[in-house]
Amino acid sequence: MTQTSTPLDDLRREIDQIDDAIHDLLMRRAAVVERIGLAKGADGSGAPPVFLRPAREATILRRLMARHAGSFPAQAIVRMWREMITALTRLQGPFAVAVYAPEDRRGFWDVARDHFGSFVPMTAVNTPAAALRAVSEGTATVGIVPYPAEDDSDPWWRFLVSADARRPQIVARLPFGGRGNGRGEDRDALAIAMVPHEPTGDDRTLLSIEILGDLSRGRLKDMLEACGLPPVSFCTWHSKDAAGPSIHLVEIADFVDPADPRMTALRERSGEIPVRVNTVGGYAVPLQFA
Ligand SMILES: C=C(O[C@@H]1C=C(C(=O)O)C=C[C@H]1O)C(=O)O
Repeated sequence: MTQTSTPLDDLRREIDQIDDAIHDLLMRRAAVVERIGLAKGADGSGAPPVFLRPAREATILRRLMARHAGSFPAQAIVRMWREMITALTRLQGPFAVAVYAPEDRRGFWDVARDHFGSFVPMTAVNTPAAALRAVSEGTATVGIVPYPAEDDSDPWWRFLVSADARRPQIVARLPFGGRGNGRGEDRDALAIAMVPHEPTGDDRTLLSIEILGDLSRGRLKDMLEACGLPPVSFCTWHSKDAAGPSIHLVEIADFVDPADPRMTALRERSGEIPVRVNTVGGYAVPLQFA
């Protein structure tokens, strides 16, 4: 007896062919990423290669979202790519994540898992400082900490204030592709890593401005604007020692490199006030979904 093929069988056969094509392309992509990993390892600098490139990752997803059409949910595409990108970054070298997720506040765990995938080695730590320490000491590639809050009297970000080029920096803001069904915390998180802040065309930069003496936020804002550094938010930490410094963490609505002439202008303009200014990284502005 010959079996007739139904329309359902035909459609499923088509799905099998599509799956094979997708799978072939994924395997091909993995092989190319391995070659990229080798190229990074052979940059001749002698320094241990850093494989993660958050700016490139953001650019890939923005480009795909711009060409996306049809009924496939765009946010699901982002999730799939996020799983793939970290899986392939791990082909290039060790990769681990330390997440600020104490027992009673697990929310950032889901945010980190959505971004770095379900199979990346991930450890929960009880303080943001422990996440930063894990990155500085090399036990984690990425640390996940809360997006800075104004009312934090002991902010983690003051530990990033340093002019040392080999220091952890802010490299991404999470969630990048929307919050989905993640539990808890509706606050955003920042990712910290030993990777330079690179431009994507739509970026924010965080500057640390260390001040000895008096400078009102209003005056600081005027100074920043006059130097072409539009501030979008401020957090301030005052040292307990009255004679100690105050540090402002200022978010700028642009990509700013440590060598940016606007940084020099800011240092010059702040002339009479003893001020130390550094970039502490930044991030590609996350995707917006209607
Ligand atoms: C492949 C690279 O390495 C990593 C993996 C990426 C990917 O899978 O596309 C993108 C950026 C990097 O985090 C790269 O730097 O291009």
